[in-house]
Amino acid sequence: MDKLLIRGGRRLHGEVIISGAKNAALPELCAALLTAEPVNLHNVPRLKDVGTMRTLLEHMGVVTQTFGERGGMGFHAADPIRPEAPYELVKTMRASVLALGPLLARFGHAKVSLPGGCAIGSRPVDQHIKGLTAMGAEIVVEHGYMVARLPAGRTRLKGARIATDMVTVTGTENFLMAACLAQGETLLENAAQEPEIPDLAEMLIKMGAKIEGHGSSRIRIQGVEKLHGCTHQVVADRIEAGTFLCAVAAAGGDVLVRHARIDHLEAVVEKLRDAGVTVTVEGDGIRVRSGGASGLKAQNFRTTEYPGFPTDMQAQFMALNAVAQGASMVTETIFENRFMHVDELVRLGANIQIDGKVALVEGVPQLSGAMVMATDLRASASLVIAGLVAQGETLVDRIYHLDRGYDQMEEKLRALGADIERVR
Ligand SMILES: CC(=O)N[C@H]1[C@@H](OP(=O)(O)OP(=O)(O)OC[C@H]2O[C@@H](n3ccc(=O)[nH]c3=O)[C@H](O)[C@@H]2O)O[C@H](CO)[C@@H](O)[C@@H]1O
Ligand SMILES: C=C(OP(=O)(O)O)C(=O)O
Repeated sequence: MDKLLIRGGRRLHGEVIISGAKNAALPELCAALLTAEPVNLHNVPRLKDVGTMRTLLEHMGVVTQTFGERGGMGFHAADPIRPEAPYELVKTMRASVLALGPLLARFGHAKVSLPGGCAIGSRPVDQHIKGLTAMGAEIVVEHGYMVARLPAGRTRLKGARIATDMVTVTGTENFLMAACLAQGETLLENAAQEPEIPDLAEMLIKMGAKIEGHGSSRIRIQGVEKLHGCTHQVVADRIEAGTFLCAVAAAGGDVLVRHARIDHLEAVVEKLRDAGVTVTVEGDGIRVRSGGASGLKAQNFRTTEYPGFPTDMQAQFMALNAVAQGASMVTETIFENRFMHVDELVRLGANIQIDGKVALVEGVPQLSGAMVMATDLRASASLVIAGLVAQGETLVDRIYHLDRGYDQMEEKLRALGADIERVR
């Protein structure tokens, strides 16, 4: 099993190019199921999750190809398509649930495995089922699968008003895709506003969908009978960008994070600036300058839905707080069990205590390298950041979690001057 070996203490300098967003690419791959015409995506990140989604689509009968050097991927979901997502593929990636809406909307039936538990919390799909049921689907859970179909005599979903109990990102995406082919108007209230959603909506509009209000909490969709093919560029990954901002802030240095969009990272950038990091917009990205964590002031923050502080940046910013000056309070409000990185940071010498949804972090002047284990995607990134500042060698095990969602992270860090290598 691959591990990352990091020798801490190097500052980071130079430029890094941010890849396309995992959380935009995954729904956008599923959107290709909505049409029998070819769909071409650019800037698709090279990630394990993208590979898994591609395999899932191929399992259904979608013809896929890669092209060019800048993440070009083509998808052709011409009939016949088998509208099924088996457990073996779904179990490693929750985003497979995003196949449900498009399959149901285009074929009138679908069978998608329930995603199962996950290291960061239980992650139910009740809202997905509730919303699609409101659009006229009949969904039963049988043998671990969501089996969905339209009632006899119906060939299309029907528009509906859907107000979810909480803001759900993939839920909003599933309803958005399904509503494009439904009969009549769908109104999504309490919709998620994460930048990946307007990016998906822009792609759907290129396919002929009629959508208004994307990027706000109220999205209105007029269903159309058919969608056509399109070419679309996946938006830059704000979480990958935020991870590099935190890495430079902690390790110290001066890096231009290219393709990063500051308007997608306002909550994180505000905290970095309050901590004492210099963050400016430059050219096609964000420049970050830091004298290293010891000169920074730890920050309290609380994760919330976009545009609030993203839960997907909580672990990485906590690594920074662990070596900054002073005490801080980190509150996780989105997922019930997203502090798995804390024990591992403590193994590196961090002083952190958990009290329910809150982690109390007391900054320490120095971490010391150790063997640590990654437990989920962002926990892995947090341990890498901690390894960059720790004294001596840090060996991060189970980095298959990191490979799910970061495109060549160690190569990118090495190009910035980090001493990091992949070992068996
Ligand atoms: C592939 C993808 O885009 N993943 C992102 C997406 O996950 P995902 O879309 O799975 O997360 P949600 O926004 O749906 O989850 C938000 C909260 O709602 C709860 N919930 C959600 C749906 C449901 O049917 N029932 C329910 O109870 C969840 O357990 C969680 O507590 O948004 C999360 C929150 O920004 C991010 O951390 C993930 O990186
Ligand atoms: C939790 C995440 O992803 P997923 O929803 O794919 O598990 C993440 O990207 O941090």
